[in-house]
Amino acid sequence: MVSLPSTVYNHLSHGHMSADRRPYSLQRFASFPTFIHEARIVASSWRRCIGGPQQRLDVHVCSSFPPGIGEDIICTAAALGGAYAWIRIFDILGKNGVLEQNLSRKLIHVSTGLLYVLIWPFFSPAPWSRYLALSLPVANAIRLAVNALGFFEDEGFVKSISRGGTSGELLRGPFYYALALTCCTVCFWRDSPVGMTAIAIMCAGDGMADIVGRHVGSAKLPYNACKSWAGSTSMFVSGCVLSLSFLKYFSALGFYDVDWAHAAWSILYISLLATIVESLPVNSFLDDNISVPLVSVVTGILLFSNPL
Ligand SMILES: Nc1ccn([C@@H]2O[C@H](COP(=O)(O)OP(=O)(O)OP(=O)(O)O)[C@@H](O)[C@H]2O)c(=O)n1
Ligand SMILES: C/C(=C\CO)CCC[C@H](C)CCC[C@H](C)CCCC(C)C
Repeated sequence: MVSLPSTVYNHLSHGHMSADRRPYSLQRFASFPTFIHEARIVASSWRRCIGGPQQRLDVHVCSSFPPGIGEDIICTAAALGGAYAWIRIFDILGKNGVLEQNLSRKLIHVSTGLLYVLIWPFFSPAPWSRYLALSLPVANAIRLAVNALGFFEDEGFVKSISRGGTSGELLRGPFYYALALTCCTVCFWRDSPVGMTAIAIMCAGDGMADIVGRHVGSAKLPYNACKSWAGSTSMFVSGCVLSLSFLKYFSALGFYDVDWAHAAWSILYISLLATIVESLPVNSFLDDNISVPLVSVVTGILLFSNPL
């Protein structure tokens, strides 16, 4: 786990919240917006349905201990099922001709990482929750490998994820994508903005560059005829917007405090650098799903832990 001296943000350890007398599991939800509050209530009632008798939930809510591993396992299982269903929806849309294959692949690229980070707050504060959460990208990496190596072939899955419809491709871009999510979860989880910023730029930034660039990217970059001003501009803007939204989401939930002026400048720099790296003509030997998160993490570590 990478621990950073923090000036741009302060990680709120649970010890800092001791003035709050509410149950431990609810303290970090001190001032979050109504929609998140409602999501939490929905999640609680859902857990109540699946997790057994009402009494079991009451024990967790009234206890001053972190919620049990059972709740985290249910959360993980629901997310694994959700991830499977999400990709299946794109498969069905592709089969029915509603979505063109490349657009479907890029929408999966944008949405799965985004949804993955959005569900992090549903995991408990227990130390094991990060490892249960990372079972999502790991399970999907295994699914990619199993398909790519020919042990099992899920044609719909291969078609919705790959560029040209061949299973061998799964071990490149999509596999690196799952690997990047895994590394950001292990190293940063929700305790620091570094990992989630890298995920935001890889998912929204790189994904939108392709979607916008392919449709309106006629003006090409002077040093790379495959990339366009429109693609790179949308990568920069969507990377900034999603990173700031993640920071707002996690700070509203009390995971850390943010100095917004520093954070905004840091995100502008990180997003700009990642956009420049993505635009370089190095695609043939360096995949964007490696270079973009890597440069975002390195810059994030430097900027989020030092005043600008
Ligand atoms: N800055 C960018 C990035 C991408 N594109 C557009 O998106 C297409 C795909 O770009 P990219 O994702 O880099 O290509 P691949 O590496 O082939 O695809 P992927 O990484 O998704 O496998 C480019 O041909 C281009 O039309 C663009 O205009 N400007
Ligand atoms: C097409 C992709 C990359 C190419 O640039 C994206 C591949 C996506 C992975 C196979 C699936 C990743 C799933 C997430 C780890 C979990 C999402 C959970 C959420 C609840 C939907």
